[in-house]
Amino acid sequence: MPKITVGRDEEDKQKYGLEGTGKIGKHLVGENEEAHTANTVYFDIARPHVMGVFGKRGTGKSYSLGTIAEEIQTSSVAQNCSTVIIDSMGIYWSMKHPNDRAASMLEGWDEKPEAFDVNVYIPEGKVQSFEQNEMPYDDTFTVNPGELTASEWAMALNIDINSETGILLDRIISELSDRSGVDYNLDHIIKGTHKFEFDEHIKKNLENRLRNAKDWGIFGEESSLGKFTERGELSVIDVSVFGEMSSGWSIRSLVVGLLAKRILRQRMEARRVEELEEMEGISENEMPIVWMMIDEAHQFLPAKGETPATHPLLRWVKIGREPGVSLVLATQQPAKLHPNALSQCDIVLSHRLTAKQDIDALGEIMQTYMRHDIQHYIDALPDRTGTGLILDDNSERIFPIQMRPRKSWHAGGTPDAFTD
Ligand SMILES: Nc1ncnc2c1ncn2[C@@H]1O[C@H](COP(=O)(O)OP(=O)(O)OP(=O)(O)O)[C@@H](O)[C@H]1O
Repeated sequence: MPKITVGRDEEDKQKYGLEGTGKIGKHLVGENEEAHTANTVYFDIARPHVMGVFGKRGTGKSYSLGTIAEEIQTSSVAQNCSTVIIDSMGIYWSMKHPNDRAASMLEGWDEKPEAFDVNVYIPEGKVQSFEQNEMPYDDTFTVNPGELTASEWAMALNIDINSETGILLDRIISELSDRSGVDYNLDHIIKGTHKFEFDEHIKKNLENRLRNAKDWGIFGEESSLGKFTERGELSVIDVSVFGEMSSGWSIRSLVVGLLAKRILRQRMEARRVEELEEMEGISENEMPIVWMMIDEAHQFLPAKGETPATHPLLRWVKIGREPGVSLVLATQQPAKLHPNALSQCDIVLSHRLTAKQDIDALGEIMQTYMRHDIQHYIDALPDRTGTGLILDDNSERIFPIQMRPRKSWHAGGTPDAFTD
């Protein structure tokens, strides 16, 4: 049977065949309940991509993110990749367990339930909360306050950078970074509020906000974000603990923004060395290609407004190909995702969507080569869990597919009120 590989150009298909690909699902042939599974659909893992994973509530986005991560981990290029999942719901720790309940389903795919070697990281200051609630984790992370710009602080603290409070903040950060580079902590910033001539209530306002930021539990003397880019590793950054806080999404965005900046910088430096080595005939990855997967992506990279993750993620989207970073953005509402990210997706996996603005947003991505209205493709999908459409910019084709079942346990399942 001819192989379907999305996200890979003809040259790589000829040269590498299925090496460095993952099995994402099976092609669905026929419409609605008549549809049956045919050829396996593979996706390219070896090159950088921007991938969109869409679908309304409960259609399988988080499940599919897990499947994609599993495929990266088991691919022939796994040792040259590093995967980071930003886990806003606290559900990916369960990948450590095999998906025994899907054993018979997996048999039909020549697969078996499998546990994955996942490292779950939580904010250092939230250890107590995780332990009290018996939530599993492996290690902690911190970020260095000195790596944040004044405007990132302003976004995270919900301050208008042009307001009096914003101006005070800007002065403090400029003074500290002129004096100490990135080597200063949150207490230094708090002390700085008293160093400048501003109204007392402005100073107090900023001081209170900064003191609240201490409770976020993410700041340390040094950033430990570098440890997420180890070869062959699957890291889960559990930021679910900020769920109840009013500034929860700003804090998560701050972590993602800093991480995205750091990884891009590291990869750009590594790429320079790799290029020099390539010139000398040495072909070795200095640092793995990084795949970052983000659920609820519209919260980090919204169509309207800005978060501390907006610029760093847009840089990944715009220039990530050259240094070698891949982004997987999952959202219920593609219309709410930043249009620059949406238009740069070269692979889209879309489960069922119903809201008109979301269907229109999807339709706009690859409208040039669609034979039918996107609605037609969605309507033709069988009403089964795990079905969706793959839009492939490389081959300029659309494939209805059935996603493959998870090998590892999915903790995000829909609960029910039945007693059996
Ligand atoms: N390919 C699949 N095969 C079998 N079951 C699946 C598949 N995809 C999803 N499911 C099941 O469908 C349910 C919903 O999936 P999931 O939690 O991924 O939805 P979601 O789109 O992320 O939802 P939300 O937007 O509410 O977070 C889960 O119970 C999951 O086990």
